[in-house]
Amino acid sequence: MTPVVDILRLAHNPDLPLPAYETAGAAGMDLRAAVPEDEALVLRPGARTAVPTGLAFALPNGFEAQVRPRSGLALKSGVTVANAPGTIDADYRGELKVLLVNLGEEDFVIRRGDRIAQLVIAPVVQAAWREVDALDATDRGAGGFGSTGGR
Ligand SMILES: O=c1ccn([C@H]2C[C@H](O)[C@@H](COP(=O)(O)OP(=O)(O)OP(=O)(O)O)O2)c(=O)[nH]1
Ligand SMILES: [Mg+2]
Repeated sequence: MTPVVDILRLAHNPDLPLPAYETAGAAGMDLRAAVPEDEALVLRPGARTAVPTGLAFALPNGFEAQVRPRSGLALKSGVTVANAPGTIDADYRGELKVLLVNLGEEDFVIRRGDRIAQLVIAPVVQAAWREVDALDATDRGAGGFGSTGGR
């Protein structure tokens, strides 16, 4: 069943299209920058910034949202999400912000309405710890980090 999420437009975003799945099978909804029309944001090489979206929402309990990079921006400009995947908690009611970092060599200009990242909404579980004295045995044991061989 499709989860329905209450979403609120903030004062600086009366007009931008809501995040939307761009194709029928898309996993993510593209997020748009709600920077002022007359104040494009310039992200210098190596710099990072929190880009406003002008949106706040209330995820149903049992869901999270992840802020992920757009591959085209990453490939063409080296612009990605600094904390990817950003974690949006179900109880967060503040503005969704996208933390972009410019790993490229050129200035990256962000204008109002630009699609800067994507949002994936996913079910999440909260686990509980049970502290024990020993763990059950497995074939892998403590092997990891290449223990099964390279290539
Ligand atoms: O890319 C992001 C990541 C987080 N948030 C918001 C929603 C999230 O629920 C809240 C807290 O995020 P997180 O737990 O990652 O940050 P923190 O540094 O641990 O802050 P806090 O102490 O507030 O949890 O900030 C965003 O708007 N964009
Ligand atoms: Mg936190």
